[in-house]
Formats: sequence, structure tokens, C-alpha cells
Amino acid sequence: EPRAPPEKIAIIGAGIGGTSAAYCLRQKFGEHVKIHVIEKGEVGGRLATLTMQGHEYEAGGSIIHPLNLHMKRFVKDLGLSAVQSPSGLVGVYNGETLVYEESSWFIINMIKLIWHYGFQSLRMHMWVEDILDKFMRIYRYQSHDYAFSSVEKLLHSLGGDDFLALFNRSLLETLQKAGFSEKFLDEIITPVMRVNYGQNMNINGFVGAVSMSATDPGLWAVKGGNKLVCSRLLEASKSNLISGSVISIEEKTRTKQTGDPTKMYEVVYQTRSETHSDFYDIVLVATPLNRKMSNITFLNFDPPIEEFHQHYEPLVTTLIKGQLNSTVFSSRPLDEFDLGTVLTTDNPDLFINSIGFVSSVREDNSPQPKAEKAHVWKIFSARALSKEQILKLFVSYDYAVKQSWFAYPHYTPPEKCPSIILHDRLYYLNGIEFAASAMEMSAVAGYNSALLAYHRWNGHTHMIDQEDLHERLKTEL
Ligand SMILES: Cc1cc2nc3c(=O)[nH]c(=O)nc-3n(C[C@H](O)[C@H](O)[C@H](O)COP(=O)(O)OP(=O)(O)OC[C@H]3O[C@@H](n4cnc5c(N)ncnc54)[C@H](O)[C@@H]3O)c2cc1C
Ligand SMILES: CC(C)=CCC/C(C)=C/CC/C(C)=C/CSC[C@H](N)C(=O)O
Repeated sequence: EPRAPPEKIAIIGAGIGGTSAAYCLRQKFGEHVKIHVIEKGEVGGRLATLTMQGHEYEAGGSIIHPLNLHMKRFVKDLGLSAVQSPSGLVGVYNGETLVYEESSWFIINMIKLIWHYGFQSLRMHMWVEDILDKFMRIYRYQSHDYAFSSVEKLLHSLGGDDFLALFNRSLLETLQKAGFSEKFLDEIITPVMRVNYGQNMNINGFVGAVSMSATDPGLWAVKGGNKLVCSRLLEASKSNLISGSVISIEEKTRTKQTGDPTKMYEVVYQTRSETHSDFYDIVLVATPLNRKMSNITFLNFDPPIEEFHQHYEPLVTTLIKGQLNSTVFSSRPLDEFDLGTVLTTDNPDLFINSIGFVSSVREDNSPQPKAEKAHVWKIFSARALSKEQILKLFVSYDYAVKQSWFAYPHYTPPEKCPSIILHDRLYYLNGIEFAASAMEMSAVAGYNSALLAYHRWNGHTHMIDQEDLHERLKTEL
């Protein structure tokens, strides 16, 4: 006799992780289960826009890799469309001068790269491609409904011990061992880690490779804003969105209509004026668990559920409409400055991680910025910029808006990813961010937790933590 589906499931957090889990849970458990998604802020979470003069710009998760297949499928299935992300010329500034500058001519670029760094750029590309190829095995596993009970087991199934080694060592150690030069690491790799993760080469090698893949061609975004994926997933999963902040979760025994005593989770949440509670068969926590970001207390669990103290990096996104003071970066005349993005090296005197020209969420790949004109620029910095700092970067500016984040984990390998199974039917998605934080990673985690919850509910142990899936699925269509 197949087990009856659960009556009610709660998902805490309506970011891409929580909403993709809702979508998958609906597909697996069918139409009768009630799915409540409890969100304390806006649907989308770290996928959010800032508005300037009536135009919206991505302020959080912005770019999507062409091989991020969950995001790609969501856009297709949910009736959304994609726009190409701006791909302007990139320069690297070390606090004194531009140590590297891209050219708009492919062949000149190649010659420049080889001149400065030999064939390291090509080797780096091959290294990232190999990791990405293995990462893509997850789509095959998930399309066959396989699930993993820990992030380490998931990584191991993708790339074996090599992937775990990558996750447990710093990017610096991995790339030094592979023979990359200090100059290449300082001038090319570190600036990419700074723009993407606000950190240096001490992050783990896996997130380093994910970050490098964000320099591939063909990056895209969702027309109208990436957060639309989350609201559409919620609609498509027929979930009930509750605006409230969850404060505690406790397991209690309840008597269901059948008369049977059943263990359920009581989820207590606060709306603007009141405290509510409701009982659920299964709970998925789809937000980083720490006091600053979610502040959820697990009451009376025996043994107690571990406290998560992992630190997330503070980061500020500032959008400025103005005329860039290109002389900060280059002595060339204003009308000859044609960079669309300036990355920075790891110099403590620099007050920005990066500055890049951006288009609104409705525009497709806008033309190259012209230094003598006002454009919208996005700046990432560890702290909010002062007026003096803004005036150093811009000849003049009309508007400035900002958003502060606890953006991504502070990566300190070797580290242990938080558990996915916190308790019998209580799951945690965001541990995957300690391998790498990106929209697609949260979508992978959302699917994995939903499949795990489904198989554990039904006792399908043969669908969990299977070894050698890559070999075994080779013969499956
Ligand atoms: C500035 C920035 C730039 C980025 N750029 C990219 C990029 O270009 N490409 C990319 O792939 N990724 C990027 N990322 C990373 C990506 O945005 C995240 O990895 C992803 O959005 C995380 O999704 P999530 O659903 O796991 O978490 P979140 O989006 O954080 O969702 C968690 C949700 O839970 C809610 N919540 C928290 N506590 C509670 C509570 N107690 N009760 C109820 N609700 C609660 C929060 O309000 C939030 O909405 C970027 C992130 C930032 C900050
Ligand atoms: C998960 C895999 C395999 C690939 C994802 C690659 C990707 C798109 C990573 C993005 C990483 C990230 C956190 C970027 C933040 S900054 C993005 C951008 N430079 C901006 O200006 O907003």
C-alpha cells in the first residue's frame, strides 16, 4: 500500500531555493497536499531589483550561466523570456593603474593574454570546463529523481574525491599546486573572486570554479527581473504564500482526523501585529540559518538541533546614474575610455570591489558606455560608499540608490556543510551555499530537498545516496 501523501508542508523562505522546492514538491506529492510558503520580506529574497527613475535594475543575483539548466527550464516552463547580460569590455585596476584591459578585437585579446600570462588563461578555461561538465551530472540524477542526504554526498556523486578535495582546499592552494603564476592569480583570478563573491583566493576551489564560470560568454538574465521566476514558481506550484517571519519550530504530537496520534511540526510566525502558529507534516527551511538573517529557534529537540553561526559577507550594491570619472582608472582622454566593467585587485586601499555598467531589467544588452555620457553603474563594496567616495568615482551624478546584503557565506575551507536533514521530516536547503552560492545552486538544493523529503516519506531508500550514479545512468535514456 503506498503511503498517503502528507497533508501540509511548510517552506520557510520564498527565494529561488524555497520556490523551486515548492514546484518540485507539488510535482511529486500531487495536487492534494497543502503547501504554505512563509516569507518575511519580498518574494525573490536575494533576487531583487532597485528602481531608479522608473527603471528596475538587478540589485542581487543578476547573471545566469547558459548551462544553468534549472533556471533555463523555469524560464521556458513559466512563460518568461531571457535577455543577454551586458558584455562590455573589462579592465583590472590595482589602485594605481589598469593592469589588464580587454580589447574589442578577439584576436588582440588573445595576443594580450598570451603576452601577459602565457597560456594560463586557456588552461584556466579548461579547468573550469572540466568542473562544469561534472557539475552537470546533477541534472541527469535529478531527472531520474535521485536525492542526496548531505551536500558532501551530492558533491562526491558529481566529481568523486576530486570534487571533495576542491571543496576542502582554498582556491589559492589548488591553483598554486596546478602551477598558475602569482601574477595571473593576482591580476585575473582574484579580481573575478572579488566581483562575484567579495572575497579573495582563500575561498574554496569549488566556489572559485563557479565564480570563474561567470566569465563565460552567453550569460543571461530574466526579462523583467530574475525574481519573476520565484513568483511564477509559487503560482505554478499552487502554494499559499504567507507574509510572516518564522520565529520557532517545535515537534509536537497531534491527533489527526483519523484519530491517530501523529508527530508534526508546529511553526510559529509573526505577522505585522500578531503571532500565529500552524502544524505541518514536513518543513523545509529555505533561508540561511543564523541569528542575523533568519533568527529561527528550534525548540525542545532531543538531541538539540545545532546552532548555525556561519558568517555571511556584508556587501553593498550601489546603483549610480552619472558620468564616470574615468581618470581615476586611466590617463586616457575621456572619449577613449571604453571599459564597461572595472574589476579590482586585492588592495586594502581600494574602497570598491568592482564597478560595471548595467542595463535595466527590460533592456537587452545595451551598447558600450561612453565616458562623456551619464549611464547607470553598479558598484559592489564591502561598506556603504560615502558621498566623497562617490564624488571621486563620478564627475557628476543624478541618482544613487543602494541595497545592503548579507550576500554569501564567508568561505573558509576546509569546512563542513550544514546538514540537509535537521530532523526526521525537517530539511535545510542553504547548506549548499557553503559549496557555492548562486541561484542555480539554490535551485539544485530546492529540488534535492523536495526529492529527499518525498523519498523519505515513502520509504524509498534506494533513491537516496546511491553510489556510481554516473556509471549506472549511462545506459538509461
Ligand atoms: C549582491 C548579490 C549578487 C549576486 N549575484 C548573483 C549572480 O549574478 N548570479 C547568481 O547565480 N547568483 C548571484 N547571487 C547569489 C544568489 O542571489 C543567491 O545564491 C540566491 O538568490 C539564494 O537564494 P535562496 O532562495 O537560497 O536564499 P534567499 O534568496 O536569501 O531566500 C531566503 C528567503 O527567506 C526569507 N526569510 C529569512 N528568514 C525568514 C524567516 N524567519 N521567516 C520567513 N522568511 C524568512 C528571506 O526574506 C528570503 O526571502 C548574488 C547574491 C547577491 C547578494
Ligand atoms: C552554479 C554554476 C555551475 C554556475 C553559476 C555561474 C554564475 C552565474 C555565478 C555567479 C556568481 C555570483 C554570486 C555572482 C555575483 S556578481 C554578478 C555580476 N558580476 C554582477 O555584476 O551582478
